[in-house]
Amino acid sequence: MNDITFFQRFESDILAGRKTITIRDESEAHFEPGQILRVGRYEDDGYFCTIKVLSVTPTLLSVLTDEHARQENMTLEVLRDVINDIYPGVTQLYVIAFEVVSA
Ligand SMILES: CC(=O)Nc1cc[nH]c(=O)n1
Repeated sequence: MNDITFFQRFESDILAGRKTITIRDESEAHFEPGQILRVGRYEDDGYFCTIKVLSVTPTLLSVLTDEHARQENMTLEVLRDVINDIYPGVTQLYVIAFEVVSA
């Protein structure tokens, strides 16, 4: 059983350390620093790594920065589009910083 899922298209960036944050809505704001999470693919729930949560920080769609985009390995414009696609109409978001501990 996995604790969190990512779209399959993000798997290689996560495993390579190019994606070090994930931006989620309220439903996934309960994670806490230090937690160890099994990570699966959203599409098939197949396990692909284990991460350690480093921080969980509330933020707003309107204040996402180039630094958030860099940590997601995408441009800020693409990041805003991705978040709008996944969470249409949602403005309150949470930045979960993580590191891969095993794969
Ligand atoms: C499955 C899913 O919601 N995945 C997400 C959502 C937001 N950011 C992200 O990296 N992955």
